[in-house]
Amino acid sequence: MSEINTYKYYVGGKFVASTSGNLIDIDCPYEQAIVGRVQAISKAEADLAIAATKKAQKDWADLDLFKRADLLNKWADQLETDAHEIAEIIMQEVGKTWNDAVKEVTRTAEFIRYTVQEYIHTNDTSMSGQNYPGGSKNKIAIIKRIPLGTVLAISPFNYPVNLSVAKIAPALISGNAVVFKPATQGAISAVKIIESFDKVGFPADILQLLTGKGSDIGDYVSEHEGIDMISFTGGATTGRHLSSFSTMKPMVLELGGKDPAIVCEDADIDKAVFEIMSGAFSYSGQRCTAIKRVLVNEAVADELVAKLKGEVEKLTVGMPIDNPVIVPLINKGSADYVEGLIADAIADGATLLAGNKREDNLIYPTLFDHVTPDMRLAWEEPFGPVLPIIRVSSDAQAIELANQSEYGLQASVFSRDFSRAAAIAEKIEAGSVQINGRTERGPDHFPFLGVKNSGMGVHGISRTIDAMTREKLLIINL
Ligand SMILES: NC(=O)C1=CN([C@@H]2O[C@H](COP(=O)(O)OP(=O)(O)OC[C@H]3O[C@@H](n4cnc5c(N)ncnc54)[C@H](OP(=O)(O)O)[C@@H]3O)[C@@H](O)[C@H]2O)C=CC1
Ligand SMILES: O=C(O)[C@H](O)COP(=O)(O)O
Repeated sequence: MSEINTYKYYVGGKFVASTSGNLIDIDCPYEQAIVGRVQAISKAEADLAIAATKKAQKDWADLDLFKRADLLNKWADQLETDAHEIAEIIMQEVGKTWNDAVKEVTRTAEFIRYTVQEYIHTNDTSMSGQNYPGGSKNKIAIIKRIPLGTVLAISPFNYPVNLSVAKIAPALISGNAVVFKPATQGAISAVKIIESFDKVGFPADILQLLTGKGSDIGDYVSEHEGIDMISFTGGATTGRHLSSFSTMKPMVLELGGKDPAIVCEDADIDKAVFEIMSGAFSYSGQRCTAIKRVLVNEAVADELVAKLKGEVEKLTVGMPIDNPVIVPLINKGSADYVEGLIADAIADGATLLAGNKREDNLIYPTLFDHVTPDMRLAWEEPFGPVLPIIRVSSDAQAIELANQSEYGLQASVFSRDFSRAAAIAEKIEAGSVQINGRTERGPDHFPFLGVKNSGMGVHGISRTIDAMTREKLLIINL
């Protein structure tokens, strides 16, 4: 990382420097180094970029579907060709391990290919008037799905490639144009995937990459009259803020979570321990779907706690290039926040079993037993490697605590009795409940959604296409 590169934003099919002259330094999360600099574009540049998508979108939607499909498939191939170059930047910019960074790029290429196939196999439908009382068989509706126009894709830092393309690919295949506003810490990864995009010959202005801080241009582009739909993934505070002023703009929000793992007394404890460990600690817990609290029946709590403690102590900790489980957090603010949650839990009387050690942004994996509902750690999302265990006396109490959260993304239930697990799952307020498995988003064609402060609307390939298109009826009167 000796020479500091300056990256341009992408508009009109070209990489250009902002006339604002303002650059943003992107600091590496795990060493004292600047990964690169990105453009802080002006509002006037955002205006021009958004306006230019209007004509481009109409031409793009008119293009043969198989030409759109071909370009997207070529982009998938190009991402694989460029995978190591992109992964290098993901690692340096967001501190993901090398192996996970490479996986993120290959997962993204597969995502694009599946999205193309999904759309190709979606057909117009029809309805006949005769199926309604008094209706006529001479009235026939052909129901098409048409693009909404220009989709604003706003992505978070933790999957800077996958969660960006999870918006871009469904938007493009269904005939929309895209304005892509990546997380600032993640913006160089965004530039890299758009470099791959640029190589395969998409028409100009069908995708504009606008870099700049959300606090400077976020509100402006989100309320822009040229934006027809917003697809957002990020924190609940930002998501709620966007939804407060996005009058009559369709919007899908994927937000944070406080996913519980409920462990019943008849659970396979070794299986539960395995799933909880990978669910809670991979990428240092910086996943919206990470397991962020354990609600264990007191009859098996001692056994579960002892086994979890043993596994936490074995977790590998270090720098991303060495592929440990625990890596430094995204920035100092994040590490300070997690450290504060740990300090409060100790002060409030939780039992510290492992961790509570910090070196710069690196927080060692931390495990607490006897966390109680009056502690912040029982409710707040750390986005870091700290796991609270809360002991419960019954399934009913586990359900009650699970549902008292402001969040409702996913939950896991561990029990050998499927009917019992299903009965608990039925009562949990969350988008998905995993039985005997860790909380996770994939496979990427499953619907993915959160309730309460965890989101609005549904993602997952076919659902994202639905959210970015609308029905239009052609009614034939014979
Ligand atoms: N449910 C899900 O699928 C997922 C949820 N998340 C959640 O995201 C959070 C972590 O991601 P993080 O990147 O820190 O989230 P943030 O909410 O801080 O940022 C998300 C995106 O919103 C942008 N943004 C910030 N302010 C505005 C604004 N006023 N208008 C428009 N855009 C804005 C950010 O830009 P900038 O970076 O420039 O500030 C970034 O691109 C966690 O809470 C996590 O749970 C993460 C991944 C998946
Ligand atoms: O941002 C996140 O955390 C992801 O949506 C989670 O994806 P994963 O469960 O596949 O890691």
